[in-house]
Amino acid sequence: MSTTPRGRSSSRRRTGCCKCAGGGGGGGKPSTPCCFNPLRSLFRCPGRGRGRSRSRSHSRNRTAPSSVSADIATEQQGQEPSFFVYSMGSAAENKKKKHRKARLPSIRSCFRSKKKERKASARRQPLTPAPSMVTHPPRSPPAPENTPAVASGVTSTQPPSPAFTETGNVNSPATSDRRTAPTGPGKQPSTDSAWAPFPPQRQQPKQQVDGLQIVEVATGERLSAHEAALIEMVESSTDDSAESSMKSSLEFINEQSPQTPVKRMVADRETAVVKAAASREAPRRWLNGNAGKAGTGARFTEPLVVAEANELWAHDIACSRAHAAMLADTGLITTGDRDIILEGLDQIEKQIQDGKFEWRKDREDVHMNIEAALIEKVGEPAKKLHTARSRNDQIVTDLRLWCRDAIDKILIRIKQFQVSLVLLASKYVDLIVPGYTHLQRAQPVLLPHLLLSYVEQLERDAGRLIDCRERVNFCPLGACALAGTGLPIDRFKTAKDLKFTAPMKNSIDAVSDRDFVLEFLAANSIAAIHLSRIGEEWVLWASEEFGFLTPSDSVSTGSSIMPQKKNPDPMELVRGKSARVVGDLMTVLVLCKGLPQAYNRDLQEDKEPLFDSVKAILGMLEVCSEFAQNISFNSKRIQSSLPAGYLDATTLADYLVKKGVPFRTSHEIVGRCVALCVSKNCQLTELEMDDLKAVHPVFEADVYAYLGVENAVNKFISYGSTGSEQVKKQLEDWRVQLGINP
Ligand SMILES: N/C(=N\CCC[C@H](N)C(=O)O)N[C@@H](CC(=O)O)C(=O)O
Repeated sequence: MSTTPRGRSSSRRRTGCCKCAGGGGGGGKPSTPCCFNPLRSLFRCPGRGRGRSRSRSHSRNRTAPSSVSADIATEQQGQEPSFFVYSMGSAAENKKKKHRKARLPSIRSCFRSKKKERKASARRQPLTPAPSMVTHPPRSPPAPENTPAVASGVTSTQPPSPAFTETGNVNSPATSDRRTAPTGPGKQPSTDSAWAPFPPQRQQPKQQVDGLQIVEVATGERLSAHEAALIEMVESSTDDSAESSMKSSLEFINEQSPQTPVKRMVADRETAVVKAAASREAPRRWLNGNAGKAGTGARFTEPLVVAEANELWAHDIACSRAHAAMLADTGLITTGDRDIILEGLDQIEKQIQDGKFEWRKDREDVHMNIEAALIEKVGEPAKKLHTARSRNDQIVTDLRLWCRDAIDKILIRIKQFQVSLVLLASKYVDLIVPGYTHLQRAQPVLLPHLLLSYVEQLERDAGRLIDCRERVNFCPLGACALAGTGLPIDRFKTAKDLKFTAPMKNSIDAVSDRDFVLEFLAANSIAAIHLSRIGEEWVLWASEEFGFLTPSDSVSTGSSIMPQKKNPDPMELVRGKSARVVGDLMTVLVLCKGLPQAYNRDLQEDKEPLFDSVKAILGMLEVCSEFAQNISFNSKRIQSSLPAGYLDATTLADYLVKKGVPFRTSHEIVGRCVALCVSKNCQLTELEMDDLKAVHPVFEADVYAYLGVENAVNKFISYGSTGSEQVKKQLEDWRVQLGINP
């Protein structure tokens, strides 16, 4: 079976069906494509092609003798086959395949087949560059007709591009590099001012418009120049499988919805050709300003500018102040310019505080907004502020400052909750409650002991945040874009002024990593899980079945339909909010996992989960404190429930150990005592001495000092146990530690 360069079988090409898992068309029958969107089916259907080539390579691997015998052995033994064996063919099939030599294709053979393909394609048609890639390669300066007028640095809607001077001339080395054709083996020197990744060869306007039209129509979206270029390139490729799959996707769409504009536009091809050709302007939906102008809606960043600015402006201004001061100290700007900048920053700060600052979406982010506003306010000196600075080091410095503050806020809330718990525990010093394991009654514990267990957990949560804060507190400012600067800046001064421990040592690391965000979110997640567990326990205890605690009306809600109900909503919400805190951590983990070193725009996405996590955890802690201050434990109900479950059985076993009985034996003896109680329907403490002696002669009259939950609790003496002496001591220690006055 021959494979196309994209790894799909030629038979697949003939049918033109998507055979991925989502397609549901097994057995070689034409099926519903899994990818409704032809753009996706063209480029990256998660199931198609890849799945096929995987199963191909699997079947090869699985023909390895050891795997085959494993399969057969499993079948013979009639056991559940392992996951590994499941993906293999039947035993009979495998027997047949056994004769084939199992091996992966060698590197050389890969090259050989590539060579064959190249020969074949040379006979047919050379790979033709997409026209839009020729005229407008990705990352190249836009075509003149699409180039927005370059405004002065003051009013530019984007960071001043290094490609243009204020007079609009192109002078950036990076730009001229891009415009210089790559030279060297196999590379053609460019004669054109716009460098193209492939030398222009032959354009195929008709075919190109077909593909674009199909995709645009099918997705209902206008394609960006880059997407269009990719499609055009595929179209011009000799790999006809791409074309056939696109056509089959189109057929599918036409079959499915004959009344949709898709069909009409496909029929009305000539009109569509004109429309598609006229709509080449890239909407740049990811930029607020340009998206706004194009009228397509700011798809990615619209909500962020203001949200991000609301959180980060104070830190951004603090960084700018420190940076300006350092620039003056090192002689990079004059003290006069510094003072003008600082004055301008004061005014902006006031404006923001008064709610009079306009956050402009077309200025992309908080840094550009503040800098552009500063330039508008104070003019030329403000243009010097970005000396030896980049948004890459700015944003991460802002974020580190933000995290530092956020950690401090969370630490305060943790302490508040701890205080609430200790005060609650102090109200019920002697209240014994059933202790549970597996949610089954286990041993009696003092309620303060249980409440202090939450306090301990919270203390570790705080400790994790404090540890994290230590690592957060290093200053990236001055790392610039990634490489530092050739200007004589003083990073130690800015670090000190911003109360960081020290500047970060490696400029690439400084702008690259968000491990401090991850660590922070991980610490938050653990805290959130703790709070969620408390939430679960209190919700359970508030139920009729337990009836151990009653929340006051102020922290309960009613039901819209059941008049009698009193719901412990706040703690349910705490339990629920923990999901988003953990989700926020997952988001940033996955966000970071594929990033090459230094700044990547993906990192803009770290803010929403970071802010969300902090907002959630602060809210959860606040709600927990409030709930703790507004609940009462139902002592009578709890006490009346204590006889159930033989909570003193383990204490009785300890009594026997004290009498010299090995623990395993005492365990068995107490088991027989409990069985006796069950048969007599009584408590251990209600057994007569004769009953006990009948079970084992070792029992003496002093046994009754161990029976009953009060006695049992008092017998606990180990460090950290639920014994009242221990608990009272711990409670006192916590009161001192948290500064709670007697
Ligand atoms: N675009 C950019 N950084 C944006 C960082 C701020 C962004 N709003 C964020 O939140 O991450 N990096 C440019 C440099 C710059 O604009 O300063 C680059 O490395 O090419």
